[in-house]
Amino acid sequence: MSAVLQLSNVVKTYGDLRALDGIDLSLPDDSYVSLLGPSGSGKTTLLRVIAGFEPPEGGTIRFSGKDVTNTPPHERNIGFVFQNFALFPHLSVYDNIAFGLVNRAVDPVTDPKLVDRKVRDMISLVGLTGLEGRATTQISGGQKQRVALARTLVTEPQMVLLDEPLGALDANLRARMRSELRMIRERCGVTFLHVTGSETEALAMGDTVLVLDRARIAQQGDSDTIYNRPCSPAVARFLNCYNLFSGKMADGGFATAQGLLGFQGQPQRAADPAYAIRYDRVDIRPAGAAVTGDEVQIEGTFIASEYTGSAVNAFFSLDDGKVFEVEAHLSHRAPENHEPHRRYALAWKREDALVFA
Ligand SMILES: Nc1ncnc2c1ncn2[C@@H]1O[C@H](COP(=O)(O)OP(=O)(O)OP(=O)(O)O)[C@@H](O)[C@H]1O
Repeated sequence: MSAVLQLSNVVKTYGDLRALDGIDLSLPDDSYVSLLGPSGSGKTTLLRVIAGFEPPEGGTIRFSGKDVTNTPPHERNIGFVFQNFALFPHLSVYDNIAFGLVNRAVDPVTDPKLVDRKVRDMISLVGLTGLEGRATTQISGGQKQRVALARTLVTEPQMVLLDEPLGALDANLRARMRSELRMIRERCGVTFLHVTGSETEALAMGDTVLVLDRARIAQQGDSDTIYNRPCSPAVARFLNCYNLFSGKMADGGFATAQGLLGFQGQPQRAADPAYAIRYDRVDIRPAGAAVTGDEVQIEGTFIASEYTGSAVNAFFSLDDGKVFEVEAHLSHRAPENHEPHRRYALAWKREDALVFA
């Protein structure tokens, strides 16, 4: 697949702060890319630099093979969808969508018939047929999201940047709009770069997931790779599905406050050593239960559990006060009741552990 966007060593500073610290990335054409990162990691800054709203202090940005580092935003042919939608409240759905087409700086469409055809095609593509005449103050959050997207897509950008596009929607609608956005993107065939602070959203939506950590790209890969093989403790922590133990490599395992924890294979290289085990790889057993040679076992005191519909998340307190989480998928096993304040054995297979050293 060819690359639509390539950044090499892009640096953006605000005073003494490096908001982007040498970003290298290459995004495939015709794909959905999620950009995930903790608050303040530089996600919005990266979008703004790609769009051309902020000039970088260093590095180059190539778009469709062309150097656009110093090209003004309206000449880049990159669309931007803002979190708050930024619709014109005094214009109808139809006129909001037509606005960008008629008023764009480069190559505005002036033939009313052509405008009408393009706007109506777009209204149908995003599923707004019937609402053309409504004011944007008289439609729902999900419909506003579609108007914002349609207004960008109608200008036929080669790529669309979306800054937390689902952030203003309630949880139910957000889940529904995930698949809608993916479908709309597939129909128009351009690359979407979607910023989110939610790991579940990033993994569910992205063909490619980029993880930004402290102004740098920490990892780029498909969802499966990011989820199952995070390349650093920081990425694993941010995915919110791994228990992490700090410690160091020792004879026969990884030494932690919980004792020596076994693992298989070679550790991954990382600046901050850690041992990671996924929440859903752990088995809860009675305290003192027997372990096999290929398992690791520690003990903890049950605190509480949380029912999420498809899974139960159980929380245990370890002897050093650390909270350890176990996720039991209800499609795999029936829900179990655990007794508060009681000790349990927490066991997992050595081969399921990830070690960074
Ligand atoms: N205009 C600005 N002037 C000064 N500092 C800024 C400016 N914009 C962003 N920053 C700083 O740059 C860093 C990255 O900010 P950015 O908004 O890109 O992060 P983010 O990952 O999008 O965060 P969030 O998820 O909270 O929106 C932060 O430390 C922020 O305070």
